[in-house]
Amino acid sequence: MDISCNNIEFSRDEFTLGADARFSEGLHIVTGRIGSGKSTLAALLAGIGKPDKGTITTEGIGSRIFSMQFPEYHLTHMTIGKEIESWDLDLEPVMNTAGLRYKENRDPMTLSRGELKRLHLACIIQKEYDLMILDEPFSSLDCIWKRNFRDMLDEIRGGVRIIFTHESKILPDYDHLWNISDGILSKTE
Ligand SMILES: Nc1ncnc2c1ncn2[C@@H]1O[C@H](COP(=O)(O)OP(=O)(O)OP(=O)(O)O)[C@@H](O)[C@H]1O
Repeated sequence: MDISCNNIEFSRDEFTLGADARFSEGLHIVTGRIGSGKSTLAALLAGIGKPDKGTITTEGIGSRIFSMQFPEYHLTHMTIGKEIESWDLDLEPVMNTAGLRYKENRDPMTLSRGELKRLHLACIIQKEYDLMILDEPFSSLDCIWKRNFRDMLDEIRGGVRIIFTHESKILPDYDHLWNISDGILSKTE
């Protein structure tokens, strides 16, 4: 099971990203400074847009999830309860995990950005995917919730999991560490 960037190049205005990499089963962290191209690579791996050069190929990947940096991009329903149902999940475990008990009738857009991120991550964590691409999963969370979700992500086994983050202090136990610098992705560990 893997996803590979085969000598890809992608340009937007003056920014160009290059990557030649294979993400195998396990947990990969991709770091990089602000504006280094993390979200760009995450979206390309998720199949949103195509590289200008090269290809992105997968092997053995069926189910997949792409979690975008801003959780409101994922909303499809007018209540938290309906939102959770749309993931085909039971309400209670998700609301407990997200710290949002008894809020099933609230409009998710009335949640704070951090609360909404908790809801979104709690839905992802209750499911299993062959390919999980998480763009800045810890953004908008406070220290306690960063640690909580870091620990929950640590417990996931199987599949290809790629976390794009500029956080360096709160990281799950990873198998491979990558960095994007000067528009080039390289493996550092
Ligand atoms: N739609 C766009 N049009 C032109 N340039 C863009 C567009 N989207 C992003 N960029 C540029 O591409 C570069 C990479 O952006 P990207 O969002 O991938 O970085 P990032 O590493 O995810 O940043 P952050 O850590 O702030 O989330 C940046 O210089 C950004 O300004």
